[in-house]
Amino acid sequence: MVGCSSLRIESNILRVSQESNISKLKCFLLFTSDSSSSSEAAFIFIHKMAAAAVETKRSTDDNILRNSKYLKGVQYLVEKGVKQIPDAYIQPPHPRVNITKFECSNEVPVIDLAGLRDDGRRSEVVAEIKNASERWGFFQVINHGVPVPVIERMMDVSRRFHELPTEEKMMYHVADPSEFLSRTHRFQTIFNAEKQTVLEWRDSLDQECYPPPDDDKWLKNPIDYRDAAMDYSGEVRKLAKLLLAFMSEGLNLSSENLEKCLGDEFKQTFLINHYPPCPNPELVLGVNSHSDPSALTVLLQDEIGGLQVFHEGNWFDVKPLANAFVINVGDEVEVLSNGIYKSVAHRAIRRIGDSARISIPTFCLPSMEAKIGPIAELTKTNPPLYKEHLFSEVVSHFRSEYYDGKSCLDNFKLPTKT
Ligand SMILES: O=C(O)CCC(=O)C(=O)O
Ligand SMILES: [Fe+2]
Repeated sequence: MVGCSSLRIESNILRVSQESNISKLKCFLLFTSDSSSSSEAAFIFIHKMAAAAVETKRSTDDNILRNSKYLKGVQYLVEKGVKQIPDAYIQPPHPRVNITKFECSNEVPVIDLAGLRDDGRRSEVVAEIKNASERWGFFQVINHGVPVPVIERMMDVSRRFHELPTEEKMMYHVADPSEFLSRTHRFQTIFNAEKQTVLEWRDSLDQECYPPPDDDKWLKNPIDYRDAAMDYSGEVRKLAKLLLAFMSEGLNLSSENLEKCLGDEFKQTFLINHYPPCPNPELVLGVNSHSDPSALTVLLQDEIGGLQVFHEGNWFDVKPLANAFVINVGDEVEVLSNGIYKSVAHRAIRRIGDSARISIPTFCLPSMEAKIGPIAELTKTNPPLYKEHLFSEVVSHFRSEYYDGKSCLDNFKLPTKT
């Protein structure tokens, strides 16, 4: 029976791909993927054929991508009433979400920061953070001290920014990557138009917030954006400092050690990611698998969900918890800790029926001239795993490549003796 059904599928696929009609192939693919009777072999075969056909189409579409008819972003497509996503957004089968597999889980550690004045509680929290940073590279914090009204106001201005007319958001769009660093904020719809072969189903606002830009260098609309973002960033900074201190203590270092390694005063930027509803969520990724090139990331997400973390060979959902922050170890803390704390791959998916989602990751970054390498105390018993580098080198790698699945950290790994 299996052979029979795969033969039937094969001849249909060939017919459809001969016609070179990708839309029909996609519909067929969707239909067959949902069918519980399709064998796994046939399923893989279909995916391979579909990928090959989409790949061929894509290479002819390359110029379209470069000329970027998609520059206005995905919210624009949604407002235009797109019924089926353009091929440029279709992920090849391998990183796509397997809708037949249940990926939900509560297991990403949740750490309660309440009662820290009590010494016993502090050492408990340090141990929990150390454990989560070693095993998962991710955890959530609750009772973190950031006032709820500050969080709510930030979410509110963020939504209102992405609801602005496309023409207005496009005023903040910067096409030339060499200009990125000189801008305090940018509307971003394609991460890397040169290197990226598949687009992500998200629009973002990229905002520098520490050192704080001059008053005239902020968005004027929403009118309360600057105040909300400044308050929010100040609170997140306090939390990030506390977490860096705990992470430092978890490595048996002084509380200030990790933060000091980031330079005089660590830099801070945030993204306001907006993932509109998607007509074919199973074919896209909101954000491709990546690790953050930051020291530490502090992320706020709304109630929709979609963030997933790669852990022990599987993707796990980071379940939205009201007013919690999701914390992840960035690449540079992995280097400083000589690989004890892990900077882990994560991605954002979309699910059927999802409404628009907002996430706001704040990236705590070393200063450009900070020299980042394994901390000396941590290389006494284990040899250094990474070479020392300037943070500016990380920035140029990250900007010039597109790291889907691979890590920017690979550039700095030292060969290990076997
Ligand atoms: O939206 C999310 O939950 C993840 C976003 C993310 O990982 C990023 O922007 O670096
Ligand atoms: Fe990330």
